Amino acid sequence: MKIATAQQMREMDRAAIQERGIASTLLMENAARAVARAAVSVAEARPERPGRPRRAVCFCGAGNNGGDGVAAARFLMEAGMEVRAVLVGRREKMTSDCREMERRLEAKGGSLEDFTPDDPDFACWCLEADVMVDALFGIGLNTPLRGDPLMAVQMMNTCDIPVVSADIASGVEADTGRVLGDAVQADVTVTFSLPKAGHFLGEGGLRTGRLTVAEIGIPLDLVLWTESNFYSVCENDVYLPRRERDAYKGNFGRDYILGGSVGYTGAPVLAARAAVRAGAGLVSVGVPEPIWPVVAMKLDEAMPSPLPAGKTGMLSLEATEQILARMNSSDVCLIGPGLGRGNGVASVVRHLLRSAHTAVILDADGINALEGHIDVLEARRGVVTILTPHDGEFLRLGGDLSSGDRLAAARSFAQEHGCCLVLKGHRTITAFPDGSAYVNTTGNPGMAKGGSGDVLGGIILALLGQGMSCREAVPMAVWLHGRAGDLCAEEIGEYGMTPGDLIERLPRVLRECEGKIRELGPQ
Ligand SMILES: NC(=O)C1=CN([C@@H]2O[C@H](COP(=O)(O)OP(=O)(O)OC[C@H]3O[C@@H](n4cnc5c(N)ncnc54)[C@H](O)[C@@H]3O)[C@@H](O)[C@H]2O)[C@@H](O)CC1
Ligand SMILES: [K+]
Repeated sequence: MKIATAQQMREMDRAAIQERGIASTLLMENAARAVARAAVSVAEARPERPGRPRRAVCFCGAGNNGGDGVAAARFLMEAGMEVRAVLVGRREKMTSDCREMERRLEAKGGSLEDFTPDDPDFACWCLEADVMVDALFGIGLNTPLRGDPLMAVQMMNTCDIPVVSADIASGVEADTGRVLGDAVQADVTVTFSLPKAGHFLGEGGLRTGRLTVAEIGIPLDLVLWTESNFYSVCENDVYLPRRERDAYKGNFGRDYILGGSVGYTGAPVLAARAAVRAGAGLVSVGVPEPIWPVVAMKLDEAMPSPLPAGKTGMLSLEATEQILARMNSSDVCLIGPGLGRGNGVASVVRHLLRSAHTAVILDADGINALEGHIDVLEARRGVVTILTPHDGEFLRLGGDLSSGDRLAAARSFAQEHGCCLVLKGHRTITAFPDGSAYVNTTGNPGMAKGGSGDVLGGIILALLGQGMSCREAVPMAVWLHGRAGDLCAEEIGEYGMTPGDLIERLPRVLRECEGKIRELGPQ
């Protein structure tokens, strides 16, 4: 799904209001109705208190986000709830739409009171609430919170009552996910028209809670034609390549994995199993000769072959030509899982990258081989090269995370080096050389275990081998990997789940996607 910047949202709102004649108050009421609906369902999930209706407190700023909150208060009253709406900000600063919503609230017998954090009666009332609506700031936030807004945020965060945020958790900067001063910890965020980067990136990704995107009446063409090159990958965006009735194994990829060393036998095995489970046609695995018997014992469906090794149990230079021949007869290669770190191995990898014209995914020690030699990627301009570093590997490659802006860092690396970069972590970012980027929405901390990356490498390999383009395959593979992790977490918990458990769940994850099969796009 496309992600909009604050500026793009403002432009969409402006065009809807000024060029299409849609009343701004109508957009606001539609937004507020979606927020109120979410608040009702959150409140109804709480235990009933016999003898009194459910309660909601709406914290409203003086801007249009506050207007959403004031209108939501009216809808919540109409839904039979006991509601208090408080203005956290100066009355003279209220926007005209926010004032209009106050008038409409008063016409229904409600009122917008001043925020009185020191009033014990107000605090007690809040403690008995079933839901809090956070409508302090939306995309207009531009300075760190202090004074009353900061107090209101702290109150929402300490009351232990579910919070529904209008548009974005107040305190989160919409375009970056940075927290300015402090920010609401939302349970649910209802955003409007399109999600914003701040719902996914940085601290904002942690403050958002469950995100829903409400359509508020902005004409669809304005939403569709908003030019953005940043996307989130959600369930609706995922699809699989068609498997034709008369297909044979060669149609689904001749995939080659180069990995393993003495002490790291598991990594290439996990990658190979994941590739097979993700639909690969033929998976070959090249490993150093000393570990070949172990790897061969573990793999039934993939084809392991031994390669010349040095004394350390890692690949030797002698293996280079043999590997190159395998690579050139494959559709796609994964280089790195468990290869080990050593000068010899690193120079083999660099030689392969310079000489092979096959699409390559570089992971783990394959990435480490580029440390200080990133110029090798120059030789691969125009050939698909995918790097899948976690933060440590990214820094070793010369990536810069000092600004805390992972999106910008991933984008500039991919553009500078002409590769696809998968910056792994919470909300993995996939960036392409043309500046476009995708943020993933699946996954959990149970996946932060050795071997998870090998599984991801195998899934990317399999999807590319099945004919998906790099742009299709990589964000999709990241999503599937995270979804498999989420199934594991649901079923066996984050502590005990293993990378092997991810592989076991891949068939179910793919099954879930079977209704969404597509003809593949241009390569
Ligand atoms: N027609 C529209 O433009 C619509 C706007 N909507 C809502 O309006 C929001 C945007 O409204 P606004 O542009 O009024 O902006 P906000 O309501 O997000 O913020 C209000 C104002 O607060 C001030 N401010 C920023 N940071 C502050 C801080 N730390 N402390 C104190 N004051 C601060 C700024 O001057 C800003 O303009 C959206 O997020 C959305 O919730 C929706 O109602 C849909 C329609
Ligand atoms: K908000």
